[in-house]
Amino acid sequence: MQFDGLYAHELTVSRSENVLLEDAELHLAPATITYLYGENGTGKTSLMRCLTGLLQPDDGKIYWNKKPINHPESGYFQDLIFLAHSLSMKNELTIAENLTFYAQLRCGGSYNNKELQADISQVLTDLGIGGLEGRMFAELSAGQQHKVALARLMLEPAKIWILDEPFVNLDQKTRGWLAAKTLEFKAQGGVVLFTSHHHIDELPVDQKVGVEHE
Ligand SMILES: Nc1ncnc2c1ncn2[C@@H]1O[C@H](COP(=O)(O)OP(=O)(O)OP(=O)(O)O)[C@@H](O)[C@H]1O
Repeated sequence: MQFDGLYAHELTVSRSENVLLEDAELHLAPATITYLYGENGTGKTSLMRCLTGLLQPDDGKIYWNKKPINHPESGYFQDLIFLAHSLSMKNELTIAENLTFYAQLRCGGSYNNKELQADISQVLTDLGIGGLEGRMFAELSAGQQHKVALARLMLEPAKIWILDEPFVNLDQKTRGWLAAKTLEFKAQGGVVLFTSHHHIDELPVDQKVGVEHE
């Protein structure tokens, strides 16, 4: 297809016989930030699950840099970081172990472990949770857990971030940090899609996409 970045063409998505999207078009161009909004239950998460390959749409195609996302040469799943609402962290691992697991997985194990541990400590310090590397994930507060998930964005190379409510549970300082890092990622050519139930003052967006009930 003719677009760089992520392009969903004639996408139809339904759940429990409710049609959430019908023949929808969505283009997330390189170096852009898209805000996905809509009331509870309208289908934001379902759309994100389609865009991350977790949910098969009823119809339509999704392309990454002109290749279907499932095409072996698209490189999509190597380029993508998806931060789901569930955070996808293991309760029985420490913070450092969780972050090490994801970073090494993405880099095929090639991240120098000493450097990685130093980078993890630096990001956690930047996020105001320095020194908690050895704590079990399950022992953290909701906000601290959320910050650990955000740390992945700084530790793993990627070209597209799909973020489900990334600003929820965050203090003002961390909201500012995340907005600044998102703008830096965009400046490097990154593609960003995020959801939020509230307008985020700190983050200017290039595109707003509403998912609404008819
Ligand atoms: N696993 C599922 N099986 C069946 N129906 C589902 C499933 N997940 C979601 N739905 C239904 O699909 C619709 C859209 O849900 P979805 O989670 O995509 O909405 P959302 O816009 O992300 O909502 P919220 O803002 O509350 O997170 C809802 O009516 C929901 O009940």
